[in-house]
Amino acid sequence: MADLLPVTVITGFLGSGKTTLLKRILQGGHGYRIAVIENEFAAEGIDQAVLMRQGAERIVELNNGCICCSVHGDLVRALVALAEQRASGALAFDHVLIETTGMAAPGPVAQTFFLDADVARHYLLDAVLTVVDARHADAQLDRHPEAQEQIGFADRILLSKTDLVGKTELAALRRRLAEINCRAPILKARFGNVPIGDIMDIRGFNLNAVLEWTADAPVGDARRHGDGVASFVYQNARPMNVALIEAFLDSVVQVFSAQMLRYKGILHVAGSPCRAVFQGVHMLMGCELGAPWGELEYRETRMVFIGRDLPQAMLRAGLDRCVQGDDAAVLAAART
Ligand SMILES: Nc1nc2c(ncn2[C@@H]2O[C@H](COP(=O)(O)OP(=O)(O)OP(=O)(O)O)[C@@H](O)[C@H]2O)c(=O)[nH]1
Repeated sequence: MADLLPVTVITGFLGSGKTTLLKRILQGGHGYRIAVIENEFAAEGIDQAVLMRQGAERIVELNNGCICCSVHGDLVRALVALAEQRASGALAFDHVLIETTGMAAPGPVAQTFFLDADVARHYLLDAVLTVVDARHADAQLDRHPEAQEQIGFADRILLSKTDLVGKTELAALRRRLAEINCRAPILKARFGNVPIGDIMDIRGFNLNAVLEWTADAPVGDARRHGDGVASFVYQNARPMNVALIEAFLDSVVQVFSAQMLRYKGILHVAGSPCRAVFQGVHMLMGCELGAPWGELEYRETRMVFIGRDLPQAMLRAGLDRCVQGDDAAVLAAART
């Protein structure tokens, strides 16, 4: 585990400022040695020489399609080849940045790090960073489900072009983004300018990552601007039965996994001195023991669900039935 190489995925709609952010990170002076995988639709690609001059250890371009679909195999091969070159001493890097196309769905890219054994042997998905064009995001979100999913998937939302909008417009956009994804901090990134510590080594997919949501977020309510992708928080102070939760969520993902972008939780498990922590990406779910509760700490289960047209009422009702002592009810619910 300690030897796994962290990978940061930079996503965001067309023209949002992904390459600008990438260049800014490469210029860094932060000590990271970075290999870059660039995915462009067309063969025009980016200026490799410029990025190399700016400090990239290696640039791999995947230009014949989108890594979430048509060139997914190329992504796997590129990652494995980079790891081999590093192992042989031909390359020296300690972090990989992947820039997706503006239309990419981050889900399949993220799943690669859990599902592909060759990739999982070498790499750890650190975080998905989603760049959002503050000037054009509203229109993009209205028209493009891809833009909503990119935000739903984010561990950090980075606002570019804040110099082009007023305070009121920016505040409204922040609220909309927080409704789509109440878990990801929203940071300003004018021309890619964001503190490196806020975006690298976040461990957003780590089971033990701190569970937090933004202050703007409507906790427990997925009010919408008509966005299909939204998030909600589930909280319950009664001790839960973890086996029932697993059985319930297993049954839910059988039907809704395509809609469930990311979900994450800390569970207050009956009789356990420790938190249980779990998270999922579409159909992939993991759960393990977390840190012990403090003696006087308030114990409660908190879960965040982010997805498209989530069956919120059903999820809430099902989870309510997973409290300790309600086995028969929830197993019946899981079967229906
Ligand atoms: N005013 C302003 N312009 C920005 C900012 N960030 C990026 N831009 C500009 O936005 C344009 C698009 O930026 P890119 O970094 O190429 O965007 P991208 O997401 O990589 O674009 P695609 O790969 O085509 O999807 C460029 O002209 C940038 O200079 C910002 O914070 N403010």
